[in-house]
Amino acid sequence: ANILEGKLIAEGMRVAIVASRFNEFITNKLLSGALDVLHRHGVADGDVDVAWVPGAFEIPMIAKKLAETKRYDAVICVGAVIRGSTSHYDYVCSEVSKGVAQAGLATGVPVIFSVLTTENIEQAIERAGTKAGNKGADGAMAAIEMANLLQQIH
Ligand SMILES: O=c1[nH]c(NC[C@H](O)[C@H](O)[C@H](O)CO)c([N+](=O)[O-])c(=O)[nH]1
Repeated sequence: ANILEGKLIAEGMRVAIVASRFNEFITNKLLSGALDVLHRHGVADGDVDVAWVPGAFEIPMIAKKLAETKRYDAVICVGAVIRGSTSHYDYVCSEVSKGVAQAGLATGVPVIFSVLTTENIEQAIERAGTKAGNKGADGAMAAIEMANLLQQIH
């Protein structure tokens, strides 16, 4: 069978990252994790655009707008929704995840979901560059793989 799978080759890729400012202590770590992976896989610094939004709820709109420009091979969304401080946690989480998925499907551009949805700050810290890794870095890897896979399909 012919196997189609993305290689982790990122030279020449253009990437947008949408980062939410709410819980910036966490989201900044996710952003730097993503930037580190992109740069170490050969993405030029000038080929990465970072858009800041107020909170995770605003991520989908900007992610879709950036994807619609067709200027990027992938859009990575980083944020942190923490139940401890969110009365409407479930609503924010479901709207953000649905919105990010829709942005990708509507545009055909990989829109990567690296938004932490955790019960508490400790869990968020674990996933932002400590013992559970860095979800921003993981998202950058997924972005590289998806962009490369799509190049094989188009
Ligand atoms: O990104 C987040 N936004 C949060 N709220 C703001 C929301 O994303 C919007 O910015 C706001 O509702 C204005 O639209 C959060 N809490 O409410 O706790 C949160 O934990 N994370």
